[in-house]
Amino acid sequence: MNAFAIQTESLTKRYPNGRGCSDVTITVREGEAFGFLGPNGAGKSTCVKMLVGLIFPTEGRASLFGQEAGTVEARRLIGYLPELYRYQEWLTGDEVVRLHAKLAGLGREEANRRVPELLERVGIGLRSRDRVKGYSKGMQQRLGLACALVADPRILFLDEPSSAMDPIGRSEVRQLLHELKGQGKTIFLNSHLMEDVEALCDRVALLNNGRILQQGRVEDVLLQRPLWRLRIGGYAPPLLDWLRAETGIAVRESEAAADGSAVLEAELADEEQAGWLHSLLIGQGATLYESARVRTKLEEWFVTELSGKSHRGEKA
Ligand SMILES: Nc1ncnc2c1ncn2[C@@H]1O[C@H](COP(=O)(O)OP(=O)(O)OP(=O)(O)O)[C@@H](O)[C@H]1O
Repeated sequence: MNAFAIQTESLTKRYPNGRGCSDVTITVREGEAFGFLGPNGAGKSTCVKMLVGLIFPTEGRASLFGQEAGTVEARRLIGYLPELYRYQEWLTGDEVVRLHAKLAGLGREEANRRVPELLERVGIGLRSRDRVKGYSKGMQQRLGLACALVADPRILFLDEPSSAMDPIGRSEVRQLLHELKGQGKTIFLNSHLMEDVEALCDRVALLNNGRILQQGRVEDVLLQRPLWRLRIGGYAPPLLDWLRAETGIAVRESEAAADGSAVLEAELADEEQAGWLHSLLIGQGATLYESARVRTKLEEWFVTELSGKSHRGEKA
């Protein structure tokens, strides 16, 4: 089957209050980790709920490996950790995961093997016989991860999977997600933790006011700013004035040391222009130690893309 793991076409949900999301078109390939980003109220959870079949689109369509989202066939392919999880307080952690195993159609033998293994893997093995009532929020989120993974799904939808966890828990979840990706799982991740998204995801989409503002490969997004950093020797400030006058390129001194070494930052259109700048510098007697395009942080990209734009999180 060469269908995309996830495919949506103009996916739209309009709640009676007029909010929701509009015209969301994305594709996610099998084995990819896709970061679905946006400020509070952007429409991320609404889209995920349509993909997992909890709510239905007003317009547009979504499919998982070619199966229409919401159908039994599509649901069989997925594991889902919702943003607002709540498990039966009167059951033990072990019983909750077994219940999910049963609902997913796992046999007793398979559940006997898989459930304890998973509870251990998400870090609540020692507390698995305790009732959920006594679990902290972080432990309940770990339990939710075990439930999402119990049927060994091909696609994982994770809505803020470590939002309730302490830094140790977050790092454990990060490691778990990397392992799952290594096993070929497709991961659809809603998260406000940009560092985690940057480390895990192949591609991202940025949603605002229910619409996709931008999407693309993380690498491309991080290299969007046309900024280059050059470390050179044999530098003196008049060189900068000469460069500006000669080329019209916006270039500035970022660091300069008494030994004549310096770091310059230049806004360049492309690699060709970088090559030209290198040769000019060398022609002026400078030594070029290093030159590289500046990689933005995903968080910086997120903030820059949304700056000056209104978003629903600003309103009550
Ligand atoms: N059941 C609902 N009925 C009416 N409006 C809703 C409903 N669920 C969400 N909304 C509204 O739809 C918009 C999108 O909400 P959604 O929960 O999808 O955003 P989100 O991007 O997941 O936000 P967050 O990052 O805060 O979780 C918001 O304006 C929200 O208030």
